[in-house]
Amino acid sequence: MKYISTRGKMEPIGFLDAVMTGLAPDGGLLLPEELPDIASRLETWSKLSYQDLAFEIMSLFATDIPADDLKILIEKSYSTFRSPEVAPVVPVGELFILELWHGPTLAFKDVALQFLGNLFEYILQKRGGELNILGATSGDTGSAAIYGVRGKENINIFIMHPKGRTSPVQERQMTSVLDDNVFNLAVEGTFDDCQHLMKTIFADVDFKTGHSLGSVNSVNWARVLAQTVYYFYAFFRVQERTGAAEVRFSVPTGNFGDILAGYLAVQMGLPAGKLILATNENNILSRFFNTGEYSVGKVVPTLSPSMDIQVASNFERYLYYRTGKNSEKLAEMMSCFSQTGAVTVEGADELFAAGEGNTEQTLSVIRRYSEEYGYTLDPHTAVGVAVAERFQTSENIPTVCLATAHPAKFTDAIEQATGTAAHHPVLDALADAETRCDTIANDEAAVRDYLVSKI
Ligand SMILES: Cc1ncc(COP(=O)(O)O)c(C=O)c1O
Ligand SMILES: N[C@@H](CCOP(=O)(O)O)C(=O)O
Repeated sequence: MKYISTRGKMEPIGFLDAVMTGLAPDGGLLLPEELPDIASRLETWSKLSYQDLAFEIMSLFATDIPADDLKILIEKSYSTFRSPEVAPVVPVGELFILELWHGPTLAFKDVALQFLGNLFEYILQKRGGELNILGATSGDTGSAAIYGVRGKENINIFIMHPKGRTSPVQERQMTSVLDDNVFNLAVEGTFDDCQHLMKTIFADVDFKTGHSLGSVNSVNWARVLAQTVYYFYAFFRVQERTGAAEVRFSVPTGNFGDILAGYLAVQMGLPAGKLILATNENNILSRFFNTGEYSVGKVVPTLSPSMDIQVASNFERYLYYRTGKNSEKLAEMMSCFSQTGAVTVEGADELFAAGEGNTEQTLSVIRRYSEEYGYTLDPHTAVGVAVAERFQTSENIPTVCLATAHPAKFTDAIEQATGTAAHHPVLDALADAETRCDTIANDEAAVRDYLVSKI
């Protein structure tokens, strides 16, 4: 399998090179040249464990990793999860909740970042050299990436988060990791600023290759690939219980990485009749799927801070497919967006339904699920549930809501909704932990200087 850039100005490369490349040198994002059609294999795969299913799917894409090595990487990556199922599916009320938060940092990001951390280590052991990761986070990618690579040889990780805009627990999870190879930067700005700094620095190809920079964000194709697995896994679990021939997925969305994985899974043959895209008040994506206009607004802080994003990185990958894989047209659209802050696409994509779950709705859903079902939703998941409920039909098609984080990461919101704080022993243990973090201006030169001084 070879990988190309959405912007079309890169020679195709193999999987391992794609993982190390992160952002394409032409500024685009990497995608496989072709997506495999796996519809005919679904029945055979339906009873596989999470790890075995991950192996079957990933081996179609990671064709330059020997099968035995890939199996070991997958086993190792999911051995750190607190649920033997990795991603259990739980019926709650009318919905199915896909719990993606059983990994080390209690967020769905662990599913891909435990794997990516091990993959980086594997590649460096094979090829030699070093890696300096530069990442941007609105809260969860940061700690999952840090836990994925902490203490690993020849890897440094620099994570930028928007100062004061993550939940206090998320911040502590990142800054309490004191390993020598971990650097936390609190940027005076929004997540969009952090992501922009990261992409601008990656776009300087000489600087990027000269300092062996790599990406842990969903810029990295391996992130998206690992996230496709749980859509299939959830479909099989729901099919077992209900006999359904198809399901719908509701996905709380910010950077469009998680739902892009679902979109790609559908292109590969996943029987999902609808992808329900849910945003908080930072609703650029739900507006797009309802109006065709992708126009940037001001980031507002919400109860679901990890989705306080306006410029969704992976939207470019989706637009590539929406333009019929027309790199030239896509590049024009991206340039129009970066110059004017808006771009319009004609026609609708019937696969998607989209809506916004605002603060009041988020709190009310958390309260109701707690009272009626004794189940605590984190505020991001609650946004997905609020929007999913709006699109419930009488057709009897089951809906799977992706539960993207453990509620204890956002205990203030839970307390506001239910009157009781949410806890998890792993997070409680961090309460008085020593922390380390440097504050930095929203300034590309300052970030570059910082990197150079630490590498
Ligand atoms: C808890 C949580 N839910 C949902 C999302 C949104 O996912 P994505 O950015 O892939 O759309 C994020 C951030 O990525 C998150 O951390
Ligand atoms: N919500 C994310 C934002 C970064 O998204 P990514 O999927 O591109 O890493 C976060 O928690 O940091």
